[in-house]
Parts: sequence; C-alpha cells; structure tokens
Amino acid sequence: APPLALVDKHSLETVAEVPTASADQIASAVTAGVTEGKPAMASLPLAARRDVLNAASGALAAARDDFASALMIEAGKTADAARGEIDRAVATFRLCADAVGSSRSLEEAGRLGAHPSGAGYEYVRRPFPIGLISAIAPFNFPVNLAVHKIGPAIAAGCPVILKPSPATPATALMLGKILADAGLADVPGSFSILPAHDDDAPLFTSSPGIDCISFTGSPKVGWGIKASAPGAGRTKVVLELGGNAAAIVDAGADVAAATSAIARAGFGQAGQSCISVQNVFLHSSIAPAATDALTTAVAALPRGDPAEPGVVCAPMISPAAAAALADKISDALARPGFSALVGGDRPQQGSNVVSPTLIAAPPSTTDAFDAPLCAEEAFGPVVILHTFDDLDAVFDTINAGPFGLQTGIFTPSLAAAHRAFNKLDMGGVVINDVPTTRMDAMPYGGVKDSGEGFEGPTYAIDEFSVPRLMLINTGSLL
Ligand SMILES: NC(=O)C1=CN([C@@H]2O[C@H](COP(=O)(O)OP(=O)(O)OC[C@H]3O[C@@H](n4cnc5c(N)ncnc54)[C@H](OP(=O)(O)O)[C@@H]3O)[C@@H](O)[C@H]2O)C=CC1
Ligand SMILES: O=C(O)[C@H](O)COP(=O)(O)O
Repeated sequence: APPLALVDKHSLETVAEVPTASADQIASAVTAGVTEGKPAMASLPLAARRDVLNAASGALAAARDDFASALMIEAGKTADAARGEIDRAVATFRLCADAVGSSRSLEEAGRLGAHPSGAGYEYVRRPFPIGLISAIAPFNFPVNLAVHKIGPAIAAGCPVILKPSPATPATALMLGKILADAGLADVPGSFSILPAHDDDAPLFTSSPGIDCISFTGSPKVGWGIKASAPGAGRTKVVLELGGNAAAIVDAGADVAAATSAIARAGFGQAGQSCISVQNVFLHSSIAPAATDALTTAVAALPRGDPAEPGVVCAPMISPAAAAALADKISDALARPGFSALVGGDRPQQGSNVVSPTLIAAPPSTTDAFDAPLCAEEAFGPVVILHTFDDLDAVFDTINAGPFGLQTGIFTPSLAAAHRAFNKLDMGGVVINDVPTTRMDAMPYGGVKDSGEGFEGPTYAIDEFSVPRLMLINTGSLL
C-alpha cells in the first residue's frame, strides 16, 4: 500500500514516509493471530509473559531519547511531555508484568457444600485469554495508550494487532521492534503493528476472527465500531472515549494550588486529552481571585516551538483540528455573555497553533452549555470559566451533558467531596486535583458517551479474559 507521510507537527513538513499495511496484509495478520497467535500466546508460560513485558519495559527505558525525539516530531509534543509519556509507558509495561498470573476479579475457588445439594462439590474459577485483540490507538498518547492495550494483551495471553493513528505511526513501529526483541519474534502470530490508511480502518473492527476490540478515540467512531462489530454484538468492545472535563473550585479551596493545576491541565499537551480541563466552575466567593490567577497564568504560559525548553502549550495535531476549534471559539464569543480573557484570536490560515484561550462564560450555565465550545469535546487549548453559588446545580449541569469520564473538585469540605462522589455520573471523581489526573495503575474508564470498560493493567487484563469454571465432584475422586 502507498506509504503514509510523516509530518513534523511543528514545521508541518513531511520528514519521512512510513510503510503501511495493505488490506491483504491486514487480513493475513488477522489470520496469523487466529490460527497461530491464539494457541501460541495462550500456552506461553506465565513466567515467559512476564519476562517479555519486563524486557520490553527495560528496552523502552533504554531507548527513551529516541522515542521522545520521535514523539516530538510526529505528535508535536514538548520534550518534557514526550519524555514523560515514555516514562509512563515504561511503568505501564512493568505494571503489566507485575499483574501476570493474578486476576482482580476472575480467580477464585470455593466449596458448595453449605447447601445439601452441593455436598462434595468444590470449584475453581480462573481466567482464560479472550482471543485476538484488535487495538486501535489515537494520536494524543501514541506510545502509552498503545502500551495500555498491548501490555495487558500479552499478560492475558492474547495475540494483538495494533492500528496506530495515521498521524503518529512511527513510534508504533518502534514499539514493534521492542516487542520483537523482547521475545515475541519467537511466538508466531503474537503481534502485528499495522499502520494503515483510513479506508482500511474498518478491517480492524469488522474482520471475523477478532475477539475483542479495544479502541481509544472519539465517541462518534467508538460507538460506531460497537454498533457494527462482527458477531451480532458478541465481539467484546472496550471503549475509551471523549469528554468535556470539568474542574470545580469550591468555596474555601486553595485557589493558588487549584488555578496553577488547572492552567497546566487545560493547556499542557495543547489540551489534546479527553480529560484535559475544559469547563471550570468557580464558587462566587473565590471567582474574582481565581479568575485573576488563571488569567495571569494562562497569559504567561510558555508556548511555541515544542523543542524549546519550558514550553507548555505546543501545536495541535493538524491545521484542520486547529481550524475546527477556532470555529467553536468564534461561535462562543459571538454569543451573549461570553468574553475572551486571554487569546481567542483565530490561528493563521494553514497553521496548527491555537494560542492558549481562556474564556469567561455568561452567569447562566444553562445558556453557556448551549454553546458547542462548552458542551462538546474541545480537545484543544481552551478553558471556559463559569461561576456558581449552588454546588448541586453544578452537579446537575455536568450530569445533564452526554459525557461521564472524570470530574475534579477542589474543596476543603469532606461533605462536598462525598456529595460529588455520590452525585456525579462519572467513571471517576478526583478530589482536590484536576480531572486530568490519571495514574497508569488505576482503573480508568467512562460511562455514558465516554465509553465502557476499563483500562489500567489489572483491569484491562480482566477485560481481555473470560472466566471458566471447573466444578469438582470430590466424592468420586480416586
Ligand atoms: N478519547 C480520547 O482520548 C480521544 C478523543 N479524540 C477525539 O476525536 C477527535 C478526532 O481525532 P481522531 O484521532 O481523528 O479520532 P478518531 O476517533 O477519528 O480516530 C482514532 C483512531 O481510530 C481510527 N479509526 C477511525 N475510524 C475508524 C473505523 N471506522 N474503524 C476503525 N478505526 C477507525 C483512526 O484511524 P483513521 O484516522 O485511519 O481512521 C485512529 O487510529 C479529536 O479531536 C477528539 O475530539 C481523539 C483522540 C483521542
Ligand atoms: O493521561 C492519559 O493517559 C490521557 O489523558 C488519557 O488518554 P485519553 O486522553 O485518550 O483518555
């Protein structure tokens, strides 16, 4: 198939060509995964799986600088963000290694004799590999989000095919070399890394033989994949999708700590994370001070060339993504009550740089959430400030939206924190930190439009496993 152009996201120049898999090659990879990979991975001893994962972790750590350079080029990351992502991926592989052979919820043994009909019966239940995993990764964390799928697949004893985003295919191929050298080259059909063209993307979700699809990306594509997955709903689908993450700063919160965290979490990575802070709710008692602090912090955010030390806000993934965000910002600023505190200007024609934009919303959050800029996933360097007096009304506003990934609340009140946890219809509620907080070991996943199923090594291993019961009639044992 024709190669993909690898575009440097700072210069917007094509710096390399990356080979792609043809439709036939994708079909061959699926066949190899089914016929060779499934039996080979299922019978790979637990200690060998662990060795592969530890070796991959070590090799990735040794290649940190090469991977970080590649991420700076293909994803437009700053040096700190690129190195940070590799360090996380090194740890994610290690967490997967540590989780081999133990299941959080699928492993148990028991006796059934408490009821007379079960006298003499005992059982063992343990996980078995679900089969071939089709992993589809986005551009925003091309290495760590791929490792969050590949690592648990190896630990669970499953072969995996990976489709990287066409915007960021290079580090995926580098990861393939790491996996091969870590021992998987000797395990036939165990993995394939398949950069591919958009037209061939459906092959990763519709090919018979795929047992589980693990997708991270937009809600539109994710739910479409689930609706059309092969097997009339029998193919397992794990979806990590979008959000319009809210950070709430309650009365009495540490305004300096909250605003400094929000400035970094809204604009780092150019806001291209589904848990990037997008909507900020400030209690009216601290709103003036918090608005001043955020305006100062955002205006001073180092931006520009991601290769320059200290830069926080880097370019977006493409001029098209920047233009789409600029349209939403212009639309909001044309509505009554919205005003730009920082930025808000349109990027130059053909540029992928949106300057960090801080927007004050009108007092009524209902009116504010009529604007797509607040209601939809912005996925860019923009934060909208709302003011509130009634915390429960904020929970209602958030719950009325379609997303349910993570919300953060800064509050000194245990009662308010507890209320947020009980009321917010979210995959995660983060107390005294930004919603952008993700530790790689923790369960991570959303509800409503934001997805279904969980990542985090031990949780993803269970997603990639099916439990099987062995029932033993001990009375007839010899
Ligand atoms: N939850 C999150 O973290 C993310 C959310 N997003 C949101 O999505 C928007 C668009 O970003 P984008 O990267 O294009 O996200 P997409 O959801 O469009 O794509 C994510 C991945 O899925 C692939 N894909 C797309 N369509 C299909 C299909 N029918 N079958 C199989 N694979 C498919 C893409 O490859 P291909 O391009 O070849 O189709 C890519 O590898 C962002 O602006 C953001 O709002 C994006 C990334 C991550
Ligand atoms: O820190 C992370 O891993 C990301 O913010 C989560 O990735 P996502 O944006 O694709 O959910």
